[in-house]
Amino acid sequence: MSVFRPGLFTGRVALVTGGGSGIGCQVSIASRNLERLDKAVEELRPRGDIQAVQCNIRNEEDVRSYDWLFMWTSAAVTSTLKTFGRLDYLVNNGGGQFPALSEDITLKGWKAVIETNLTGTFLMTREVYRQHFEEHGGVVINIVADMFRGFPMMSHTGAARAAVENLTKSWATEWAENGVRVNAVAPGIVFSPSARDNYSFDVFSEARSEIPAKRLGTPEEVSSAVCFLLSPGASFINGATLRVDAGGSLYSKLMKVIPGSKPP
Ligand SMILES: CCCCCCC/C=C/C(=O)SCCNC(=O)CCNC(=O)[C@H](O)C(C)(C)COP(=O)(O)OP(=O)(O)OC[C@H]1O[C@@H](n2cnc3c(N)ncnc32)[C@H](O)[C@@H]1OP(=O)(O)O
Ligand SMILES: NC(=O)C1=CN([C@@H]2O[C@H](COP(=O)(O)OP(=O)(O)OC[C@H]3O[C@@H](n4cnc5c(N)ncnc54)[C@H](OP(=O)(O)O)[C@@H]3O)[C@@H](O)[C@H]2O)C=CC1
Repeated sequence: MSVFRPGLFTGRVALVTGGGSGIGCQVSIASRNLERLDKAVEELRPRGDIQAVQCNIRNEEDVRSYDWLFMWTSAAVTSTLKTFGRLDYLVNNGGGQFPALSEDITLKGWKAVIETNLTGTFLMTREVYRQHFEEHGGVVINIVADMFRGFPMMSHTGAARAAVENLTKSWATEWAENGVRVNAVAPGIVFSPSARDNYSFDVFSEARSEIPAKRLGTPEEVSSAVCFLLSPGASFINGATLRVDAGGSLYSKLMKVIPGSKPP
């Protein structure tokens, strides 16, 4: 999802996993696929100073690596600091999953989803804190999902995102005295080409009519919430989860429908 609000963040530096875009400040975008990252950088360059960092957030060595002399090397956090000289914001946006009933999820599939959405968020945030936020303060935003009533058909991601929501609260308390704020954003359903291409059914068409607003959200509607929580306007908000779903989490049908039942 893109994150874009010119003006508000001039002179600040953000590290965004999962290919998010500029917010009117200097930005590193980090994900696994360098070709897609380079394309995104080309598209986004007119909006601001932006660099791509290839990084698998599941891999501790990518997030945090040393050379033989114990100097920092190409790690995502280090390269952002090297290029821009400071770091103000971390947006943990990288993530994903696949729809499956729990009984059909293999251990490998479970680990892929937990490591991507939970361990990746832990590794990135720990590293940013150690390398910069502990001393300088900063803001972390964790992108989670609508898992508040459980996440049938996506139980792996539901468990991972609920854990990240809990980490959000732990970190908010542990690091408040260091000038760090940590909040989460829980998007409703937003069209995503990667989910369309990877999921076994058309989740977006099926979901649309069940959302109270009768439409999907847009990346810009999610990024507005991210930008607000990053901004000084949110300086007294810490440990919160902001739902950006037009009320969908209060009403919409869950992915697995119990035969004979209607949505709440
Ligand atoms: C009422 C409607 C509610 C709808 C809510 C929708 C809300 C959420 C939307 C989003 O989050 S959209 C954007 C997110 N993007 C994606 O989800 C991208 C698609 N997913 C993936 O890229 C991958 O599934 C992954 C989870 C990120 C894992 O990627 P990785 O490259 O590490 O693993 P793989 O080698 O692909 O697979 C490992 C292992 O996982 C199992 N598995 C993977 N895909 C599937 C699948 N489609 N179905 C069943 N199992 C799957 C499988 O065990 C794989 O091992 P192998 O079988 O390949 O050995
Ligand atoms: N779209 C929706 O309806 C919703 C989305 N979300 C969450 O919001 C976030 C953004 O979603 P959206 O833009 O729609 O999805 P996309 O699939 O387009 O974006 C997910 C991004 O995460 C990156 N990523 C995945 N695994 C890793 C990894 N191991 N290391 C580094 N980067 C990784 C991918 O890049 P690459 O493959 O190059 O690594 C990709 O850029 C995700 O966490 C998603 O689950 C939550 C609720 C609803």
